[in-house]
Amino acid sequence: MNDTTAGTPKLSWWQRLKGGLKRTSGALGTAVADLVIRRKLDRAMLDDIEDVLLRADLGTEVAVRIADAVGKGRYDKAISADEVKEVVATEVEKVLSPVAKPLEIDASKKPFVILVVGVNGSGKTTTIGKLAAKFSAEGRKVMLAAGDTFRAAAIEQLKVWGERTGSPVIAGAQGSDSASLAFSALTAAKEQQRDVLLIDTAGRLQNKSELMNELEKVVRVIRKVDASAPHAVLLVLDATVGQNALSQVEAFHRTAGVTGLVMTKLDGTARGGILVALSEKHKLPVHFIGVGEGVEDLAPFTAKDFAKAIAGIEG
Ligand SMILES: Nc1nc2c(ncn2[C@@H]2O[C@H](COP(=O)(O)OP(=O)(O)OP(=O)(O)O)[C@@H](O)[C@H]2O)c(=O)[nH]1
Repeated sequence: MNDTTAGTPKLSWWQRLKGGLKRTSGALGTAVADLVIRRKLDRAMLDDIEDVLLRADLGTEVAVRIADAVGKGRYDKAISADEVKEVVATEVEKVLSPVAKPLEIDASKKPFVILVVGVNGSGKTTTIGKLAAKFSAEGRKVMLAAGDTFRAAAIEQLKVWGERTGSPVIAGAQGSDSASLAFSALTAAKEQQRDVLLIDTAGRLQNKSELMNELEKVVRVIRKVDASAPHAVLLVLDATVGQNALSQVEAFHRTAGVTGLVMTKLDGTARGGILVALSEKHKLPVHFIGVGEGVEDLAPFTAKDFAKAIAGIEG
């Protein structure tokens, strides 16, 4: 997929995902290789494997389960690092398979309203741009709402994405009320028979409770126009934040009723193990992963690929 852009050779999304998760898979691989050298498998080794998995952010439940699965039938036998990696990939895939779900656009909703939430800098605006490009390519008429009225640059950035993807952008001045902007955007999207309305939101206000109050207000106001909206609430998470992602999910889920996740920056120095801990705990659907800043750098989330990348298995 997308191996070239304007003639420049480009890494495939799989290569970038694998590269991004190298910090996790590399640390895991080295630690496991060190552990299994010239030793037979015993409880102490399983405890060490568990520690390695915990350091990779996979979460206690999953780490314990993987260590148990490694131990099954292998006590007092020599074990190879590759065997351990295979078990890691299998167990991680089991956690991720139930949450790897495509984002379904219900065409009977016109527009299908997608509210995009997440902390400052997580990649909301970029993800909206990528989604707008994807939906437009599928033949859907998209509209964007620049609901992050807190940051002037966010409004400008969304306008650029609008131009790039041929999607009209509803925007107000910096500091204007984002709930009334969402109201105007949904009204306009209905009038203009758009298929999808993507609403950007602020990731930072003066403080967290203000941010959450504003989000609640946006949802309330949207419902005045369409009681069934928003039809999807996507939480965008930056893969480099590690454990912090857990509290972000809790806060946004409580406030905005998150329906699905997008994890960005998996091409960087990602700490992708956290997605496994999140999936185990919250079981929220994961729709897409971001593997770069470009318009094409949004890939559907697939459990098997992600599990292999975490475990450091070639694919
Ligand atoms: N490497 C990489 N960078 C990304 C990805 N997604 C977004 N970014 C970059 O992350 C930075 C922040 O992205 P934005 O889309 O502005 O984030 P935001 O959540 O809208 O931030 P605010 O508008 O400040 O709330 C930008 O420099 C993006 O280009 C990704 O998947 N990979």
